[in-house]
Amino acid sequence: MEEKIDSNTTIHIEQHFKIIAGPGAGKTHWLTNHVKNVLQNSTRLGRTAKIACITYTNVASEEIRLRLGETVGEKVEIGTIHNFLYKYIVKPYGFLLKDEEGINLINLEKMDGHDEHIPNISIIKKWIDSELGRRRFYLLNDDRIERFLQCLKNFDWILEQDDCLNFQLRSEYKKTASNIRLPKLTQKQLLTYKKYYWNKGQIHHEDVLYLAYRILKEKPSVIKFLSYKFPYLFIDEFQDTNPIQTSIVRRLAAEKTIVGVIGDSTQSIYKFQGAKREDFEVFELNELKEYYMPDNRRSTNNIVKFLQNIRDDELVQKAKKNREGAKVTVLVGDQSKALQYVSKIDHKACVLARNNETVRQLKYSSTQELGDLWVRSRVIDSNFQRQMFIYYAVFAVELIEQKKYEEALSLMKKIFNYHANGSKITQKKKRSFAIQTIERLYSLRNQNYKKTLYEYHNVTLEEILERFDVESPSAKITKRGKKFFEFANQYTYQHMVQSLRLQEDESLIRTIHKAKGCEFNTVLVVLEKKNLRYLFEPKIDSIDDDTRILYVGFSRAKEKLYINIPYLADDKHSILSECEIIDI
Ligand SMILES: Nc1ncnc2c1ncn2[C@@H]1O[C@H](COP(=O)(O)OP(=O)(O)OP(=O)(O)O)[C@@H](O)[C@H]1O
Repeated sequence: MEEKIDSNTTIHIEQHFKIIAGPGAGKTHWLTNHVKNVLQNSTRLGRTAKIACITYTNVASEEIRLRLGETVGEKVEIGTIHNFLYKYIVKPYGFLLKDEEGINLINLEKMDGHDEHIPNISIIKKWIDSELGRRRFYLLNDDRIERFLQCLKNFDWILEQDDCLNFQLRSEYKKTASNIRLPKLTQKQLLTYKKYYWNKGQIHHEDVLYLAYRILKEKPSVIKFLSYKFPYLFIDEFQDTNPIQTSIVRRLAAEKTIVGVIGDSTQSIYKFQGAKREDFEVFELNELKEYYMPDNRRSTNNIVKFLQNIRDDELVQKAKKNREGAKVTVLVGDQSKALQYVSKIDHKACVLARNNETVRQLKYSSTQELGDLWVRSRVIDSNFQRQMFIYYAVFAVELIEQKKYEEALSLMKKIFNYHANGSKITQKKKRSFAIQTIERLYSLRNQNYKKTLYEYHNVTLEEILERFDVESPSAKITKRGKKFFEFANQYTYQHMVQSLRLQEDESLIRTIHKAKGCEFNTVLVVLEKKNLRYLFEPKIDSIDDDTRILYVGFSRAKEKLYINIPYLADDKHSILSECEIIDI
């Protein structure tokens, strides 16, 4: 039987728990208090033991770190599951994984963090040549290459019934695969593709779960060390857990770790990445205690009532603020007009849409072509090192602007590998070179804005590197690579920054997925025609995430919620009966 609590309730700290609570219930608030409670009262946090506090995004980690304040110290590890598994399993125990010939699966000397999967054209060429046969080079034709790269990036690791991990192409890319006549790739071929990267010490984001899982499966004693190190493991947003993560969590709970999971299955929106909300719904552990939080502390009565009409399960939310607030407003008409309408009312309004494409249109209708500039530059320029070099240099400086110093340094460090005499650069030196480079580039930021990429790369970066005794990590851009030469002269540093911003998640116009866990006074949710049926006939428990995605979007609003729809048919008024409807 679930016990009712609110976001200030303290619970017993030595028992597994599961908390079910709707949007704005105060889950994050509660989790922060619970961590403080454990820090104060636990007798199991000796000198080296810590609390692991896992969130879904880096933004959420920052939020919790901020809320915990000074108390965090050395005793709490806050981060995403990928960061946690990388730091405590893959990095220290990666040496245990061997290939069929007994050679290390990962090049540990070169391994330095985990990154987004950016397909490397020269690796792909080698891989196609050896695994698929030369005649498959048609996949690299100009008009296919981008779609081919998209497919490669969208293979996920899936945990099968027999406890094996296999690759699976995300369902929304199946059509793309068939359009480019992607040959059926075997598990072995895909694994070989990954090994090329691992050999260079490059670990992709999605590989972290795979590698951690394999380490634990092949060397079960590692779980004992981990459990000893982390007597407490708390995971927020557990409705978007995936089976690999769930399995690792269960193993820890079977040792000495007290596990607490928090979530709301009506906010599960990551099925496309392999999330399984049923894992949260049926999650059970020995003597696990279940709780629920019925309040919504975020939104006004009108918004909570509107949300409740979409959510038809047994959790009935009550608005804790108990303030009527403005009616939910439906703006019928053009997207850009809706944007203008809401911006006039609140210039800090957050604008949310389901698809990247709509976000892109809303953001930069005039500079839309910039959105995929980075992808295009990678396709045109086969020199991967150079691509990464430019990318890291631009990105690191932008991160400094956002005060994300450590992230900036870790990117910049990647460009320093060898001294001019061929010897490896030590970690300490890398850090020192990276700091000096960032300082210099940051001071030149305004000047660099108008420079073409050609000038930025060949002159500015070279000049900076000359100050150190290092091997230049990147070949100069020359006329020989005609296409990239033209590209680098056409686009400026500023274009690349704008393109980066489009990918950024902190702007006020973003996808609903990127707003998870956040809240704003005013929210405008822009619905495309194809989303309308999930508004008019919501199916919160469907296997597909569509209704839940809209629900997450709507529930980010504290004070005012606007919904933009392109048109409104006469027979579709029922769910909107309490809303104000305005033709714009
Ligand atoms: N006990 C409390 N006292 C004051 N404010 C609170 C309390 N609990 C929560 N809040 C406030 O209510 C709002 C929602 O809380 P929080 O972000 O923790 O909710 P959540 O359950 O994590 O939401 P979601 O699942 O929608 O992301 C926040 O503004 C938070 O500061």
